[in-house]
Amino acid sequence: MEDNSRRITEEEALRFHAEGKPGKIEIAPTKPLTTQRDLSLAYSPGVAYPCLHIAKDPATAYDYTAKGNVVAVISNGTAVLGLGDLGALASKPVMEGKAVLFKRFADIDSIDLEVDTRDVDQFINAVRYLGPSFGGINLEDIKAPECFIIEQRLRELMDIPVFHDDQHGTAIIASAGLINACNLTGRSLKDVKLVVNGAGAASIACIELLKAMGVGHDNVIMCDTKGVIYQGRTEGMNQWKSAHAVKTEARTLGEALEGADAFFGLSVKGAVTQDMVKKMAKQPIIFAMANPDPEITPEDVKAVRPDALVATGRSDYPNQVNNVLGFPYIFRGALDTRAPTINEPMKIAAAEALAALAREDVPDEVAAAYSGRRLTYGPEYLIPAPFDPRLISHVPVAVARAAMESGVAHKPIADLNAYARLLATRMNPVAGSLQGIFESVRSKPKRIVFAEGEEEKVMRAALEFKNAGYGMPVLIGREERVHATLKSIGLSAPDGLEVHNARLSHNNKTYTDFLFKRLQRKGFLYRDCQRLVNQDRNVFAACMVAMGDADAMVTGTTRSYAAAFEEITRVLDAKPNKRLLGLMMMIARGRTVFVADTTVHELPTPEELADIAEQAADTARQMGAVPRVALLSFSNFGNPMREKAQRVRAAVEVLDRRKVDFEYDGEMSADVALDFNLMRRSYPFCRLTGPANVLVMPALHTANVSSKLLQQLGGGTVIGPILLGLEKPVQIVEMGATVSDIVNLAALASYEAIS
Ligand SMILES: NC(=O)C1=CN([C@@H]2O[C@H](COP(=O)(O)OP(=O)(O)OC[C@H]3O[C@@H](n4cnc5c(N)ncnc54)[C@H](OP(=O)(O)O)[C@@H]3O)[C@@H](O)[C@H]2O)C=CC1
Ligand SMILES: CC(=O)C(=O)O
Ligand SMILES: [Mg+2]
Repeated sequence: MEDNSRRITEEEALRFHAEGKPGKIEIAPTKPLTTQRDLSLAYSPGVAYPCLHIAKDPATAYDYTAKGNVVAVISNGTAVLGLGDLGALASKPVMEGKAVLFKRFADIDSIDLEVDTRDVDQFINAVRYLGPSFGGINLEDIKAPECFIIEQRLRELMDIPVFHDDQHGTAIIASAGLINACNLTGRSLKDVKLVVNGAGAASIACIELLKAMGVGHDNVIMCDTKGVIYQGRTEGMNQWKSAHAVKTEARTLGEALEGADAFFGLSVKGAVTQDMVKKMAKQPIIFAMANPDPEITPEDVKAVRPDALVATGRSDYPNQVNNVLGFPYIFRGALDTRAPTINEPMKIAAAEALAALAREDVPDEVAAAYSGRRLTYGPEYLIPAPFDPRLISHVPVAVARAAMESGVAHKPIADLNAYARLLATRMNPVAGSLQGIFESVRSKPKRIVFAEGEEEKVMRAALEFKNAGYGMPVLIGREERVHATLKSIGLSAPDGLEVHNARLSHNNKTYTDFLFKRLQRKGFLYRDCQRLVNQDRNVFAACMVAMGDADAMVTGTTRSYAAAFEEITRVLDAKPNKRLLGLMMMIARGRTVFVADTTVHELPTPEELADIAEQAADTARQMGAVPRVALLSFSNFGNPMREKAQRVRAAVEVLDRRKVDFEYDGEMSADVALDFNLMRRSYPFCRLTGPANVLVMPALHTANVSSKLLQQLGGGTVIGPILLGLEKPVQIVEMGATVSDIVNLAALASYEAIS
């Protein structure tokens, strides 16, 4: 059941954090700040006006500042995951992580603040005055019992939601999971006998929420480092533990678990043994939620209790019970209703919405994102998976409704259905579909040739590719060189890593014969072909793919794109009726835009432009977008009527004749294509129903220049150019590619191999 193929290494995780700008977060302006006038508006004197308005009416801060969409993630690092008290500074990677999860899953801007004190009063004082800056405060990884006092006081002192994620986020998700686990095993919340290991932030909140939802007080036994918390115990107690002390003969976790229906682990790695779970009731429910390593692994549980329903806090096992399913959506609902608090009804609504969502039919696009796993409601799918795009339109709506019904919404939402639709479109669909593509690749791992196998960057990418479970890398290079380089960078070759030396390969003759057949009438002698196979790794690798000895290939770090392209197309042709072309995928500011052709057609004819539009639209659709194609030019619909724009106008006519099944229009300029207000205002007849997401460039130089400019100056993520139309899957990265770029394109090549 464990999916070892997804395990990441320490080296990968460190490099991920160190690469490029260190860390995971940056701040970007939302207004132009280029001219003296911009400065006068954004800063003095213009900024005085919003200040004066806010002073008069504080609610207008939500209109004139970012406050309403910014949440601070605040910690002192006293309970960093299950790693213990690492201190404020060392907690920063987790806090940056939480901040980016807010953005990724709920489009909430977030900043991490690490407060360097263990003193409760000092911490409260450091935070209590920050209210004006934020729409909400997400407290994180603060240990119990201090966290209870801190949260309670800050909730009293501040007029924005203060939410300790480890308490309530965890409680909401774990309760949702328990509702469904009980439902599947024919239990009722009222009767379920639950043992909770850990009596800290997460555990206490879980028990409190579950009791509010109907779990019986006497049915819950809580344990901590001293064992069972029974009535009358004095050692290691505090008022929060005492509230849950019960009359019981059990004194150890093992004794408490005898006959128990359910177990919640919110303590530390390895706290539970197989002997303990053996004694639990039939179909035991075991949520081992300590991070990063659970109290007991699902494999260990299944070995002794195959009838168990198991969940962990990790993403590499089924049933991830992790607060990432909660805090982004709960804050979304709270911010959008401008609720000053996140109350019990809002928490219960979130838990019920999550539980209900897992019981619904899983649509194809969600199933695709988790291919290889069973995503029908059942023991292996108790709770929605984090990349489920339905979460954003379900959970915040439930939270917002509860806020309104419980009377805490300062800005009620009149039409919750319209709100749900708005939320669904708020998130970038392509970002989610990439996850689907990568999961598909994992479910059918292929053999991918990394042609430049002696390059350190390529080796790292190949190993990362393998570790991620995307497939089996095959490196082209001299074996001793590859091993020496691996050693020099502190890595060792994993078992079964294939390295092929082109010169010594026993396939050499077959490839040369094959190549000679293709090139003999193009001026190549047999010995020229032999030399190419022997010496040119791109040719050798492409021959492997052509002859079925590998499924796909990736190259490009050592040669210019054009040179690599030429070498590969000596071996491979375009697919019948397809063109070879390059497509850049740009993900920035919440949207994804595809740009074509960035690599092959220098001055495309109208027919060629129409073909490019069709192939680019097809790929955009495969990636989860509804294509809206703009054929770009310097002119807009005949203005100015210059000769150079004629090709583009004619391409639109070609598409008209072909009666294609996607939206397109042109010629138009890039600003009109991307700014829908401008498009509607100035060209109301334009047939696009939203801003363009596929940009067909009029010529190679414009495509290449503009995409590189965007790449360098635009921010965001750029994937590609993705080579489209080749008969076999080959991708060429650009020479400056990072390890991640290589892995991404290798995965896209694999995807093509399985499609
Ligand atoms: N999956 C998820 O979404 C989440 C998981 N968690 C996980 O829950 C765990 C606890 O986090 P949190 O509540 O914030 O931390 P706290 O520091 O507030 O609480 C930790 C609790 O664990 C208890 N504990 C430690 N070791 C053991 C042990 N060997 N046996 C029994 N109890 C033990 C401590 O007992 P004592 O009181 O005696 O010191 C304490 O009560 C962490 O592993 C964390 O990663 C937390 C939040 C979310
Ligand atoms: C997930 C989380 O917040 C924790 O383990 O602390
Ligand atoms: Mg936490």
